[in-house]
Amino acid sequence: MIPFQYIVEKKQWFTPADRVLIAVSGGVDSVVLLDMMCQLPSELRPIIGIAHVNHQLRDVSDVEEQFVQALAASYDVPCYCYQWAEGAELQTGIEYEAREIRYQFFEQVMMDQQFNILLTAHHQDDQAETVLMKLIRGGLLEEKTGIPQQRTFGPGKIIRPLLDYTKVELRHYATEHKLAYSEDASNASDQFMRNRLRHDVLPQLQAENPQAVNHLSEFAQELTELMAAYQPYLEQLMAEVIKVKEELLTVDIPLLLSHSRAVQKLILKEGLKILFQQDGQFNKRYIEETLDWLQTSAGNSRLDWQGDWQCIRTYDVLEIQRQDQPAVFKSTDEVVISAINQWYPLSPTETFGLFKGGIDRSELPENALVMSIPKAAIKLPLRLRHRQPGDRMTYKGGQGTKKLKDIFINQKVPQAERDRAWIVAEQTGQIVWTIGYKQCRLSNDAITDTMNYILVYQRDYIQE
Ligand SMILES: Nc1ncnc2c1ncn2[C@@H]1O[C@H](COP(=O)(O)OP(=O)(O)OP(=O)(O)O)[C@@H](O)[C@H]1O
Repeated sequence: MIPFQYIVEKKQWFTPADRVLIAVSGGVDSVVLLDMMCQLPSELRPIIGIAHVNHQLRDVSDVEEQFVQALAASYDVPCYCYQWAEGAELQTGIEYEAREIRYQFFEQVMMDQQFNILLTAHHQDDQAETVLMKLIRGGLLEEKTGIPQQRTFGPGKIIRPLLDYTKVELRHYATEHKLAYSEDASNASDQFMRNRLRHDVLPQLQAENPQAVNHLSEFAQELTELMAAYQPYLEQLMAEVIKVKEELLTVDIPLLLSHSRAVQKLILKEGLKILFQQDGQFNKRYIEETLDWLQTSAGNSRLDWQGDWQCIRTYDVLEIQRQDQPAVFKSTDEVVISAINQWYPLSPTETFGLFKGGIDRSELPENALVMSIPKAAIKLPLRLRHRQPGDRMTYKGGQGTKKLKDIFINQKVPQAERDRAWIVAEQTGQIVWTIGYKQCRLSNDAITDTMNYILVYQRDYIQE
């Protein structure tokens, strides 16, 4: 076991002038931390205080509080206790609430008593459990760094000096130094995921390799270091490629695409993290989806994410913003339809949706134009765009393909209407529908056939 004094000297977390508050629950970890801190030689030892929260959740809570107070007296350090009266009445969410209350109290004591550092007794097993939980729950890679050894907190910072020790080492220390401590009852129950990992999963992993806990915490440490190493590089790239202003993310597309796919993903992810700060988590799938679309789209086009956000490409510039931003409701030249059963706005007055067959016609908007086509005949995504020179399509009742221009001429469509008409192309580029004018040969009338896709276009003429 590495001597605590050695770690303190190396990390230089505090000086004798610092005022350090130690969170002591009375369990073995925090009792050991308190002892280690009090045993430091005077040239390393800061001014120490203890904070304890009596959650009143168990019969022994009061006994524990008395125990912590007696412990403080034995080391001759001040002890600040808080009795949480409401704890006894709470039925659900106790863990979360109790934790919130604890940290609020710690912060209050730090401010009132001029402490600048808070210590908690999290150790290597806590770290391994945290990493495992985060890996199991999913999320962003950078969230898998586990418990940070230090971060800002209240009027100063919080430090976890025991992250280098395993629970076994701490128990060993307690036995060796004849330290008394109490057992935490909530840890004995398998009610929470953390406890299940602690009691079932981690022991099995350790049976495979006794160093498993150590390796999980090493993983968190190395990931933290790796991220710290690439952070300045990433920040520089971000400054060149991306701008985030309030709820608008602007991207320089050629610059973004000039980097490797891995770097493109990092840049976009960082940008989205800033953009979504207030809006909770974004879906990681957006990153891949957006990059794929940027590779294949050109000119003016738009991609709608499921949810409230959309990407608008205007040649070399990508803007990501909320769908209800008025500025985006201009008619763009291309909209990619990748999701089923969802409406996509095409302009302020037009919407388009791709639905599964079998729908009831009465569920469709009254004035909608509808086309039905066998699912097997088209590949998604669909692209909605306006006409381009050389466009041809097959059509119902016709032979081979026909120039779109001739279709318009035959139907005497005015020039302005030709420019504004929407053309639906499937993934291979084949035109399946010139909306309002012609459907491709494979289309049929069977809306109720579940083997079909139903394409629906709606235009609100009244608002125009
Ligand atoms: N009732 C308490 N009074 C004072 N300190 C406590 C108390 N409970 C926990 N602590 C401190 O917090 C540390 C971690 O305890 P535990 O893992 O139970 O809590 P946590 O704060 O919920 O952890 P996390 O931050 O990982 O959610 C303990 O080692 C101790 O330093």
